[in-house]
Amino acid sequence: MSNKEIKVRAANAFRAMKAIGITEDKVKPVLKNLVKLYDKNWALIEEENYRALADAIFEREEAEAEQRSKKAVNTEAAEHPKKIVNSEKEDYLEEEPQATEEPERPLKRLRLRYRDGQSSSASMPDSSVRRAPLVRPKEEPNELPETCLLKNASQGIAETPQPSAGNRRVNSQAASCPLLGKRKGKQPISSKSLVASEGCEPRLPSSIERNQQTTQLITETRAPQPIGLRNRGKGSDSPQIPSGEERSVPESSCLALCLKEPKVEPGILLSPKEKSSGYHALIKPKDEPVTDVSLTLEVPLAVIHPGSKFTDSSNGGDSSSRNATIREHDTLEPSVLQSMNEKDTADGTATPNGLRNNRELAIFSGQRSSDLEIASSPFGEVKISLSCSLALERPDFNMPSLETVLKSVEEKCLRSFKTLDPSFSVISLMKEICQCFLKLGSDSNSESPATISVTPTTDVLNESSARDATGARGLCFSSLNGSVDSQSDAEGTLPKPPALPPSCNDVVDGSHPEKMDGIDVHRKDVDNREMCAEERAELSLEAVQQPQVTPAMISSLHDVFDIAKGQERVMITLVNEVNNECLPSFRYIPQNVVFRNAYVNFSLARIGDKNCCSSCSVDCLSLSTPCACAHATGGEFAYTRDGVIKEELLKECISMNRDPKKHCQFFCKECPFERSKSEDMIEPCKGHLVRKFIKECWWKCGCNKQCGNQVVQRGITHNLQVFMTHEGKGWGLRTLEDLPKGAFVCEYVGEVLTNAELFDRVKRSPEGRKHSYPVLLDADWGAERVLKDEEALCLDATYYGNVARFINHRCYDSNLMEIPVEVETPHHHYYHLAFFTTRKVKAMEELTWDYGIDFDDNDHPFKAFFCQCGSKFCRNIKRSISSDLTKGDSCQGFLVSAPDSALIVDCPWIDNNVQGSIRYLIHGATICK
Ligand SMILES: C[S@@+](CC[C@H](N)C(=O)[O-])C[C@H]1O[C@@H](n2cnc3c(N)ncnc32)[C@H](O)[C@@H]1O
Repeated sequence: MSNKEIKVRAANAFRAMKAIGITEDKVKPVLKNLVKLYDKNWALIEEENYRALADAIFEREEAEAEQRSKKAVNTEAAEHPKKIVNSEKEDYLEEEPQATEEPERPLKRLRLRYRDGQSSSASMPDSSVRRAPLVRPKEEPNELPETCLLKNASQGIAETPQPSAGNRRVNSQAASCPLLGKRKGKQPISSKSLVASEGCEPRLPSSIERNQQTTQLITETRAPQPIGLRNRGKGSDSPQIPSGEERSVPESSCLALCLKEPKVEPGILLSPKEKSSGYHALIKPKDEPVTDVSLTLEVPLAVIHPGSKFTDSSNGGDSSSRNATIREHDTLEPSVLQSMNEKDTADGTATPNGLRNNRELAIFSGQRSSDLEIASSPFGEVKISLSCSLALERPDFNMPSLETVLKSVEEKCLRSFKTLDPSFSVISLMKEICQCFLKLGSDSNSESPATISVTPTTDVLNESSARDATGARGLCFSSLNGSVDSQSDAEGTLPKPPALPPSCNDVVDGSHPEKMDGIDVHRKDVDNREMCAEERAELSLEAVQQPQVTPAMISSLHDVFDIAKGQERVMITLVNEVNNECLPSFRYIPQNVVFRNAYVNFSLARIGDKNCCSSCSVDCLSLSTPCACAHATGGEFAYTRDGVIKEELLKECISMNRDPKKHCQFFCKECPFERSKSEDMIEPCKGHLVRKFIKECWWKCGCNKQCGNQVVQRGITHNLQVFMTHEGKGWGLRTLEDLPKGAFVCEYVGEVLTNAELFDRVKRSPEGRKHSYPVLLDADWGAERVLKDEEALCLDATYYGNVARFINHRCYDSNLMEIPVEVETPHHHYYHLAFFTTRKVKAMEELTWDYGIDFDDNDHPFKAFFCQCGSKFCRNIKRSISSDLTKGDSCQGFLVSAPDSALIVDCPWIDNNVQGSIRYLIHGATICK
C-alpha cells in the first residue's frame, strides 16, 4: 500500500472517530497499535465503520480511567486512612462523580449503547446513525451544526419498516448523538448555530447536509468571494424560515441544512416515492469502479432539494417539504423523470433496509438545458456532474476543455461579484458553468457559427400593455435586437468600458463595473435567460438574414434582462430599436452610497422626537390629526391615501421648478459650489431655490411599514424601461404603464459626493467620458449656517446609479419634477431627491425632467449639451439669439429640431427686458434663418 493511500485511510479513520467525539490524539496511538496488530490489514480496521478501532479506544480509555480511580482511592487512603475505614463505601461513592466527569466516561456510555445495539429514538436516531459516518466530506468544517443535531438526537426517525443488520453494523456512529447531547442546554457557541437552532426542525440527520457542505466547499475553491456572500438574497422555499430572514443570516452549514431538509416527523415511514424523490436513496459515484467494499457499504444520498438555496428562487416559497419533492419531479426533464420513475417501479419499493440501489444517482434539474448530478463515494468524496443537454442539440458544438470552462466561469464570477450580489447561489454558479461550457463550445467553432437571427421587436413592443412590454418577451427580444450588433461584436468592436477616474476606482476596489454588452451579468438573470429561450420559441420570431447573432451572443444577450439586477421591486427592462449603442458602463445601485468625504449621518440618536412620530402605531395617514412628520409640509401630509402628492403641494412644486425666479432663492455669502470650483477666485453665488421638503416617516417613527407616509422609501413600483431615444438624446427612461398625476416614479440615486470631490472627479475624468448630469443637494443651503465642505453635497450617478440616470432633460414642461424628501436625517444638507409626475403620463411616454440648466452659462463646469428636448419652451435657443438681438428687433425663425418630419421654428422677441419666444410647428416647411 502506498504512503498516500495509508494517509488517506488514516485520515478517514480520524474522521470517523471524530464523528463520534473522539479526538485525533486519542485515536493516533490506538490506530498505530491496531495497524501493527492487524498486520496493516486496513480493511479489518475499517470494517463495520471502524468498530475495532472504536472498541480499542474505549478499552484503552476504560483501563486508563480505572487506573486513575484506583490511584485516587489509594491516595485518599494514604491521606485519610481513618475516614476510609469509617465510611469507606460512601466516600468512595462520593469520589465517583469525579470519575464520571472525566471525558472518557461519556464515551464509554456510548460504547455500551452501541454494544447493546440500541437505536432508540431517545438516544440515537437510527437513520442518522446509518448514514452519517461514511460520507463525511473531506474538508468538513470542524464545527458541526450542533443545535440541529441536538434535535435529531431526540427524534426517532423510522425510515425503514425493519431495521436491518446493516443498520446495526454502523451503529458506532450513534455515539455522535450522545456526545452532542452533552451540550444540551448549553448556548450555541456561534451565531451560526444560534440561527440554526431557531430555524431547525426535527429532521433527517446529517449525511445530506455534509454532502451539501462538500458541494459548497468545492465551489468555494472556484469562486471564493461569492461563497462568503452566497446567502444574501437567496430566497428559500424553506417552510421554516422566511426568505427575508434567511437573507440576513450569514452562511451557515447548519442553517442550510435546516432549510433544505424535509421535515420528517418521528415515526413517519417514507413511501417508496418519497425515497425516490431523493430523500434516502443511496448513491454511488457514476464512474467510480464498483468494488466489493463499495457495494457492501451503504452510502448516503447527497440530496439537493429544488426548494433549497441551491436552486433558483423560481420555485416560489413553498411551505411544504413534500410539495417541494413533487416539484422536483415537475422540474425534471422528461427523460430524467422517466428514468427516476422507472427506477421506482422497477424496484417496486426500496430495498429491504429501506435504501436504494447503490448505483442510483441523485439528479437535479433546475432547468431544461442542464442537469445537476451529485454523488458521494464511500470515502467521502462528492462528485458533481453537470450535463448540458443543449450541447447535444448543437451539431456544431466543439468541446471546450474543462480548464477553459472553469477559467471562464471564474472570470465571469469575479467580474460580477466584486460587490455584493444578493442573489448568488451555488446552483446559479453551476448553471453558469453550463452556460460557459456552451458558450465556449460555440465560440471555438469558428468555421460555421450558428446563425440565429431575430427581427426587430417593434411588434412585441408595440403591444402597449404594460405586461407585455415589461415582461420577459419585450425585454428579451428587444435587447436581442437593439443593444448588440452581432457582427461588430464578433469583430471585437463592441465599445469597451471606459476607464473610471482613479478616485472612483477607489470605491470599487479598482474594479470597473462590468460591461457585458453594457450591463452587469447577474445571477438572477441566469434563470431569466432560460425563460427567454423558451419564450423565444413560443413567440416564434421570424428569422432574418441580418444581423447574425451567435448562440454565445444570445446567451450573453439574455443577461440584459433587468438592468436593476433584481434590486428593485420591478424589473427595469432595456430596449434599443434605434441603433446598436450599448448602455454606458455603470453599476446599478438602488440606494445612494457615500463616496468618501461626504458627511451623512443617520444616527438615530440625532433624530429628536419632534422630528419623528414615535407615538404613532399604525398608518399615519389614517390619523385625524397629522403626526409630527407632517410638520415639514405645513401640518398636512404630502401624500393622499392613494399614494400620490396632494394637488396643492404639487402645484407649488411645479411652479417652483418652472419659474424659479418667482420663488424664494437664497444667495450664499460664500457659495460652497463656487468654492469647490476654485479656492482662489470664488465667484458670487448664482442662487439656490429654497425648496419645499417632504418628510417621510421612518424607522424611528412608531408607525408600521405600510404607513402611507412612506412612499419614496418603498422604491420603484411602476414598470419602467430604459430605451434608446429617437431624437439623439441617447438613452432615456419611459413608463410602461399609465401613471397618475403626482405619482412617485423614482429617486435620483448615485454616489453622494462633496462638491470638491465632484470637481476633482470631473477634472480627472478621461477625455470624452460623458458625465451623467450630477445634481446638487442644495435645496436647503440657504436655511442653514455656512456649510462646511463635507456638508455641501451632490449626487453623481455616472458610475453608480439607478434608473434616474437615464432621465433626459426637457425644458419647462417636463412630466417629472424633483422634490427633496427627508427620510433618515432632519439635517437638510443630505436628503433624497425624488421624482414625481407633474401630470398624467401615458404608457410608453418618455419621462423627462427639467435639469434647470442655464444654457447661457458658458462658465458652468458641466458643458451644456445641445438640447433636443423638443419642448416648445426649450431654453436652448436663447443662447444663440440673445446675443444677436436687442430690444425691438424683429423675430426670425430658427430651426430647432425636426422630430417626425415636422420642423419647429422658434421666433424669439425681446421687449422691455422681457425675453420670450413663440414656437411654431410647421409640417413640411423649409426654414432658414
Ligand atoms: C442624465 S443623462 C441622461 C441619459 C443619457 N441620455 C444617456 O444616454 O445616458 C444626461 C445626458 O443625456 C443627454 N441629454 C439629456 N437630455 C437631453 C436633451 N434634452 N437633449 C440632448 N441631450 C440630452 C446629454 O448628453 C446629457 O449630458
